[in-house]
Amino acid sequence: MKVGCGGDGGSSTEEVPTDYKALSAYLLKQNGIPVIADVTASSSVQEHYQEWLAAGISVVTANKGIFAGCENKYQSLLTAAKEGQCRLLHETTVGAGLPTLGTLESLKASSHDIHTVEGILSGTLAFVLGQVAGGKTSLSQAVKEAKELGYTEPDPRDDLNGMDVARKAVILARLAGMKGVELSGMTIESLVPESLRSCSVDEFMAKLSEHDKSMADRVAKVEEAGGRLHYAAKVDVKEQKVEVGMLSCEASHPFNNAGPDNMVAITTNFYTRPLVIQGAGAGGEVTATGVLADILQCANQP
Ligand SMILES: NC(=O)C1=CN([C@@H]2O[C@H](COP(=O)(O)OP(=O)(O)OC[C@H]3O[C@@H](n4cnc5c(N)ncnc54)[C@H](OP(=O)(O)O)[C@@H]3O)[C@@H](O)[C@H]2O)C=CC1
Ligand SMILES: N[C@@H](CC=O)C(=O)O
Repeated sequence: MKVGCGGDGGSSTEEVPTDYKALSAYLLKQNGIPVIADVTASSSVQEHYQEWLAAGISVVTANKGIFAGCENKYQSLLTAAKEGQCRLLHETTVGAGLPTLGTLESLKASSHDIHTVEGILSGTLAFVLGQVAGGKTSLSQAVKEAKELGYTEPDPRDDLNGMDVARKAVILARLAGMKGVELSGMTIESLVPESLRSCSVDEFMAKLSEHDKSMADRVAKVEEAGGRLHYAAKVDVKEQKVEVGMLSCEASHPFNNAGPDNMVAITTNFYTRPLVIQGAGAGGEVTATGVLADILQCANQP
């Protein structure tokens, strides 16, 4: 963390490690509603959620890890928020600025039985697969652009290996009411070439072009058969199943109308034709609006 010093408005800065205890103590001393917003991808920040919530500090976060991690830990966060009488809001962990989790919560609260939640949950993969479709761009170029546009995780392999989609599917499954869903029990198809799985991000970006042809061949094969590739997720509450992976969709499939967007289709006992939420599912600006909406909720409905 960089801290400004000097009473002149901060003419110099020094780098100091974040003192999370001092931060929470400071917040609790202020008049008003204490909220901490975490927009990192850091697990070390998430380790403090429990103590913040227990102390009555609301947490707003775009950081997915803990919500898709061990179910017991996730449940203890919910308990801490209840006991601390504060909010734990993470709308942006699934569709960036799209109102996905809020919609699911409000459907549940208004007596809908959630049957399935499915769709395209990765802005990066929607963009990349859209770019490589029809041979428009190479895989490596599409990933480079997605990174530059701010769609990817800090390490784009977390998107390409399906892990980002799998985490979102776990979050949706838990919110939809499924129990016992863990990432470890899922089969997750990875688009990261085996040889590039453990190198640095820079090396991965530099060497990805060696794999452009195999991706182009895969796309061409599906398209020759009249299909289109999407990376999709399906949470089936009735069947108690969570699936993620590449899907070859025939021309009439609704996913083909999503363009570079995310698309989440929710089927319930009342919405037998699914309720569909569609829009940009990644990018700094839309994510910031989602984080802001959560902060405002903490302020307006503490
Ligand atoms: N980009 C998107 O479209 C979306 C992102 N998210 C989530 O938002 C989070 C951030 O993503 P994104 O903005 O793309 O990633 P970036 O890598 O662009 O930004 C992460 C920022 O967090 C800072 N950071 C990392 N660790 C710490 C720490 N311990 N304390 C303080 N700051 C820290 C980094 O600083 P430094 O560079 O100095 O290390 C960096 O500025 C991720 O969890 C991601 O999953 C969610 C929805 C959409
Ligand atoms: N990297 C993610 C960002 C949002 O969660 C994505 O591509 O969807």
